[in-house]
Amino acid sequence: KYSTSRSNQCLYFPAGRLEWSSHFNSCPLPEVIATGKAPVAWSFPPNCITPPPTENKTSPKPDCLFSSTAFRNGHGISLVASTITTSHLIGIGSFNDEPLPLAAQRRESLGPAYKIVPVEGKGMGVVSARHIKRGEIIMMDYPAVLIGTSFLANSKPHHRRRILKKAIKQLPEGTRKKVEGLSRGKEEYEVDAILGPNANTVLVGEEGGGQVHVGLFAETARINHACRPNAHSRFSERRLTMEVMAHRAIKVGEEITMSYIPITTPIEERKKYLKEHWGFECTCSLCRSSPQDIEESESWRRRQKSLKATIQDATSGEFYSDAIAMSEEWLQFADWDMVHPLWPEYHDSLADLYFRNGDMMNAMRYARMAYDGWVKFGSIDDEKLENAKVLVDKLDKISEEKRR
Ligand SMILES: C[S@@+](CC[C@H](N)C(=O)[O-])C[C@H]1O[C@@H](n2cnc3c(N)ncnc32)[C@H](O)[C@@H]1O
Repeated sequence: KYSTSRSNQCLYFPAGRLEWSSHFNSCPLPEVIATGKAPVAWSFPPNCITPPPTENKTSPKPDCLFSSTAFRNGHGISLVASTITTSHLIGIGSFNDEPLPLAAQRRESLGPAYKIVPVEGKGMGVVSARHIKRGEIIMMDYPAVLIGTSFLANSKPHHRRRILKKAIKQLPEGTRKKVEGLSRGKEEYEVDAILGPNANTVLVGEEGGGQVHVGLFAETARINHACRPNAHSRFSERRLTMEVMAHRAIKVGEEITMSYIPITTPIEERKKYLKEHWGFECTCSLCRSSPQDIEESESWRRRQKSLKATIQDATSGEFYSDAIAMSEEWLQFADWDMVHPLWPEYHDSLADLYFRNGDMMNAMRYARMAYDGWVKFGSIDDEKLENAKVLVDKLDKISEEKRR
């Protein structure tokens, strides 16, 4: 799929257990790993750690720290991941800087959509700096640090902390200061206290659609939780970008919030999770509202959850017309305040269901809606748009063949 030059072997030779190998030191700096697409310049020699051999004696894959201070116009990134994941990211062009799509350029020209300010009872938070339209992308953020969970699980605590401290230290000053200024958890060690309440999990890498990685996005990390949020985030592996988009129109000065847990989680479970995993009692507007409001929202969640599960069951059992009827109902009943503004995604799956059910006309109707939706959405990653185009073209071809 892509080629990574083997002439520069620095990437592939682990330095041993957190030791600098003479091999690395002999590498020219900055490290340039030539790929089929574009070079990535590492600003420091990679620092690798080889996990202990596994019981079945398979050779363990080293995890290395790679830092680039040039990434995204000086934002910088420190990646602590396997060499396989790193090569994969280089191969799919994740480190390349490409011009922003037109929709994003237009947004940028409107000026910043948000500012980070103190918010009562929550520390800092993000509020809108101008009127934000429904479905608008409010924030584009890049990982300051991206860490493979295999590294977190397999490295010894002091090795882990040493590498992570170094990962932060190797960031450009502006980003490093943002990271160091994030709110801290109660963890004993500084890196753990920074990562604890601020990191997100994202899927990165090959093998079955990606592996869980922990990403520290210094701006996104300022967004507080709400049980009835007005925004949602979405990560693009290809563009190594976190996009935050509005579920509904947001007034100037209104707080921008996201749900830290799946939206259909019942209230008691939500409270318990937020307390145990995040260490806070939620003070969002829904948690402070009347029992009647809370019950209304809970019944909405119950219905959403059961409808989604039934749609999944019907789809996997190939009862497509049932799945279609329920998906149509789900679309009617899902409101913009509560669901992700990702209508194109739902239109996409409806197009697929109609297609499987042999109803080409409705399949085309939804495929076009999905395509138009992705155009309007204006994500930095046009993968969804490309896929929607492929489906529209395929359906076009089928109906053309039928006409002949
Ligand atoms: C990802 S940070 C959000 C930004 C953080 N408020 C700050 O000052 O940087 C998560 C932390 O914010 C606070 N927080 C987020 N949402 C909250 C809420 N709904 N109610 C109370 N505290 C909240 C908690 O302390 C939580 O551990």
